[in-house]
Amino acid sequence: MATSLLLSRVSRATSSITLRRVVGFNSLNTQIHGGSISGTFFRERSLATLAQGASRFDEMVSVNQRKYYLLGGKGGVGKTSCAASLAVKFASHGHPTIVVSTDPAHSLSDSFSQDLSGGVLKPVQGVDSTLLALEITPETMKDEIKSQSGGKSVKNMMDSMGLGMFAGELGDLNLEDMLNAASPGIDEIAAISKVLQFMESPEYSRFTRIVFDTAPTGHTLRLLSLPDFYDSSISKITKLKKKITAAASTFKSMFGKKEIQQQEPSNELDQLKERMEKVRNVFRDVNTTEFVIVTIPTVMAVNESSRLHASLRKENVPVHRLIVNQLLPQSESDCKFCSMRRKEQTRVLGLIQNDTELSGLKLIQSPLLDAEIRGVPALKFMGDHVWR
Ligand SMILES: Nc1ncnc2c1ncn2[C@@H]1O[C@H](COP(=O)(O)OP(=O)(O)OP(=O)(O)O)[C@@H](O)[C@H]1O
Repeated sequence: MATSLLLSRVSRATSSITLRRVVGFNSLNTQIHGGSISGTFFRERSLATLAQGASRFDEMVSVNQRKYYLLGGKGGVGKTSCAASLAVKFASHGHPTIVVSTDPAHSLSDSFSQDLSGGVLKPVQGVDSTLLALEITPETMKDEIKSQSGGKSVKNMMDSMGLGMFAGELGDLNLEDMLNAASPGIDEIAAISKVLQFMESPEYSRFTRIVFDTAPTGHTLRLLSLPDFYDSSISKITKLKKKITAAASTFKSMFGKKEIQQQEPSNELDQLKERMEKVRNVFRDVNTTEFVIVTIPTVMAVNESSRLHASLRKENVPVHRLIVNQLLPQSESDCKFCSMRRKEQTRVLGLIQNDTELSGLKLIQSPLLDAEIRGVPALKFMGDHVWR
């Protein structure tokens, strides 16, 4: 306890100085302040123990058809920085690109250092090619639903879906009240409805890369399993509706009334089911989607990444790449703190190489830079070292 306290005090006192000295090399600061960059630095000084990990960006960029990239992992590991830098890189390689944040605690605006809030697509300034950004907000989606529903009540909506028989149970519940209630999963529903728009609306068809900056692990797994949940719920409703119709028919024929025609499930339900299947399938298709796991070299982050990969594998979501972000670069004049951190990182990299979930993934090394990654130049700088 005393040792760790001391260590944390020492590290706090020295980290800002020594990290800057060891990690600095004037790299990102130099880039931002207009100086020249030693382009060979990261390649030459990457951790000796790591297999040279290029992302094979050539493979990621070569396909002309639309591809979805989801970047996810534990909170704070660098998901937004990696997603934003990937989007900038795709755009500058000629792919009209959209970068979308599905994290309720958005940080795209901070990452690009410009206002991308408001729940609508906004062009990213400072990029020569087409790059739009969107921070999804449930509020905007609620407004969209309200305007589309034209003020219908829940009863009217259920009637139009062929579910009027249940509507009585719901009384005169108002759609607005329901949408205004803090419903669990509303962020994920907003994200899915946006994905559907990107897939179906002609105005988005020219975008060939869609990059998702996802929320920390739990949220994202919920997002990926939600279409399945809806799919099975719709099936249950359809079955229930058939059963009720059959029971009512038997009941009526017992009393000599004309038999009720077995109704087919309503069109709206079928359509909803189809659309959910579409989202579900696109996230599981190796030709259209890739989930890139982002982690940092700590045991806790790696353990979470391993569990995330297991869940994604179970869901059949394609994963090929793992970014290990914030790696301390090698240095000749190492202080004690840095050399201890580096030893620890090397040990954790060994854990990744021996982890049954993670060892098969393409490992991408991303160095700890000497400044916060904010703004397009910084994202380009990061992208040139991560996505190569
Ligand atoms: N390789 C790096 N070198 C230096 N700073 C970094 C690096 N990667 C990320 N950062 C910084 O770490 C902070 C967190 O990064 P980022 O917002 O990308 O993480 P996140 O995983 O998206 O976080 P959250 O889960 O909170 O959304 C930011 O200040 C970012 O600039």
